[in-house]
Amino acid sequence: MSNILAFDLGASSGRAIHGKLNNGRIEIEELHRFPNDPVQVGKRLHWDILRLYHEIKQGLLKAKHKGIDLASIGIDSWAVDFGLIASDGSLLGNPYNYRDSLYDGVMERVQEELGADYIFSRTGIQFLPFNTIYQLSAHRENGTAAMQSAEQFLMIPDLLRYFLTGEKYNEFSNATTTQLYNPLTQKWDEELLKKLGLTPSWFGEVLQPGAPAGQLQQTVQEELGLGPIPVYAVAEHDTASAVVAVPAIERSFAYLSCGTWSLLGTEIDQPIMNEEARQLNFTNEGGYGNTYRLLKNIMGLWIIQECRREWERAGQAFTFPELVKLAEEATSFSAFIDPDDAAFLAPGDMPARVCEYCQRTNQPVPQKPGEIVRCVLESLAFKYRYVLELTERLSGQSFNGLHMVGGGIHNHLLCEWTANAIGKPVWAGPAEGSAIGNLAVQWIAQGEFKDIWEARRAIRESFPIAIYEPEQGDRWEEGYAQFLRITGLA
Ligand SMILES: C[C@H](O)[C@H](O)[C@@H](O)C(=O)CO
Repeated sequence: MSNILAFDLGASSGRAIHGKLNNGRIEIEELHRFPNDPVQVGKRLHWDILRLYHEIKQGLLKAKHKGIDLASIGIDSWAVDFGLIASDGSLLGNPYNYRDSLYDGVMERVQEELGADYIFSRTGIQFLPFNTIYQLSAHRENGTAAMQSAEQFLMIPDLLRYFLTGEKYNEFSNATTTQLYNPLTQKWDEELLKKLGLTPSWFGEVLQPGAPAGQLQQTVQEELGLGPIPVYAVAEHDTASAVVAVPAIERSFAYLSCGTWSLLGTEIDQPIMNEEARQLNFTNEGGYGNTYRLLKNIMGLWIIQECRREWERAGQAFTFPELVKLAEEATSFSAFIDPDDAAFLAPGDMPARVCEYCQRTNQPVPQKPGEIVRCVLESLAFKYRYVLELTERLSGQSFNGLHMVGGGIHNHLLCEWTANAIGKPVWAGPAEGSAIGNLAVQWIAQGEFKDIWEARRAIRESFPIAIYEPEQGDRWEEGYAQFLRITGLA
C-alpha cells in the first residue's frame, strides 16, 4: 500500500490530497485545503508564493500528524506563470498573476515583430495574451528589476519543488505552455529566446512527468520533523494531470477539463502544427508519456466566479448551488455571449460586462443573477460544441461522447446542457481530476501501475462517473444556430 501526496494548486484554491492504493483501487482523502487569493499591490497583480509554500508545508505536517508514511509527493498548478531566481538562489520578487494588465497589448507587438506563423511553427502553442513568452517580453520591455539579475527561470510548481528540494528543474507539460519550448527538437527554442532578447541559460533541464526530482532538503526535514521524502516531477500543468485522470477506455477520446478554465481537446502522439491549427488557434501542450494535448482554452467558470465575487461585493452573497438553481429557473436561450471575448479575461465587474456584450450584440439584456448565469452556462455549453467539432476536424477523429473532469462537474446543469449542446453523452468524473492524475503519475513511476492505461482503468473503477444523455429534439440545434449567429462564430 503506497501512500503518496498530491499538491494541486488552482487559481483560486489549493489542496493536499492523500492517495493510497487498496487492492488496485485508488482511495483519496483531502488532508488540507487553502485559498489562493491573488494579491493586488498598486497596479500589479501577484501570487502569494510564500503563502502557497507555507500551505504545502502545512499539508506535509497534516500527513505526518495522521501517521501517514509518505512514499513520495508531487505538485501541479495552473500554467504560464513563473519566478526568476538570482545567482545566490533567492527568488527575485513575487511572481506575477497572468491576468496582470502589464501584459496588455504585448502579444500583438511580439507577433508583429516575429510573425505569428514563425512563433507557431516553432512551438505549436495557441496565442493567448498571457503566455509566458509575452509576460517575459513585457518584463523585458519594462526593464523590471528581476530581469536584470535573473539566472534561472522556474514555473510555479518548479519553484515550489525547488523550495522543498533545493534542486532547480523545469518540467515538460508546463514548459510547453510558455510558448518558448520546441516540441520538434524537444528543447527550449534557443533561436526564439534569442530573438526575444531572453537568455537561453535561464531555461534549465526539462524533466518528463514521472522523473525523480529530488527529495525534501535537510532544512525542510529538520523544520518539519520529516525524513527525506522523494519528490517527483508529475504532469505539473494541472490540465495535463487532469488529462492523465480521464477514465477513457479507447485511445481516441475527447475531454473537457472543467474548472476556472475549460480546456477542451484530445490526446495525440505528435503535435499538429499545420496552418489550419494556427488559424483555429489550437494548442499542442505537452502531456504524460510524450503525448500532446491538442486543445483550446475556453474562458470557463471564471466568468461566473467573478460574477459571484461582484454580487458578494455589492452585498448579495450566493453559493454556487444557489446560482445554478436560479439559472435553472430562468428562461432558456434568451441571450448568448462568446465566453472567449477579450472583455471577460481580466478580473472585474463581470455581470456588467455580460450585459454590455448582450447590449452591443442587440440581444435582450439579462437583468437578474439567474438570467446572467443561464446566459453564461448555455453559452459555455455551445462553445464546447464548437470547439469539440473543431477538435474532430483537426485531429481527423470522431468522438462518441465527451469526458468531463474537474470541479466544474459538480455543476450538474452545465454537464446536462453540454450533453444537449453536443448531442452526445457526457461522462462526468472524476471531480478531483488534477490531483488524481498527479497521484497516478507518481504511482506509475513507482511501478504500482504498469502504464497510463492501467492507471486510467483503476481510476474508472475507483470513482463514480455520471452519465448525461442528450435531450432529443431540435431545440438545442436551433439554439446552437442562434449562438453561432450572435457570436459571429458561424
Ligand atoms: C493560464 C491557465 O492557467 C492555463 O491556460 C490553463 O490551462 C490552466 O492551467 C487551467 O488550470
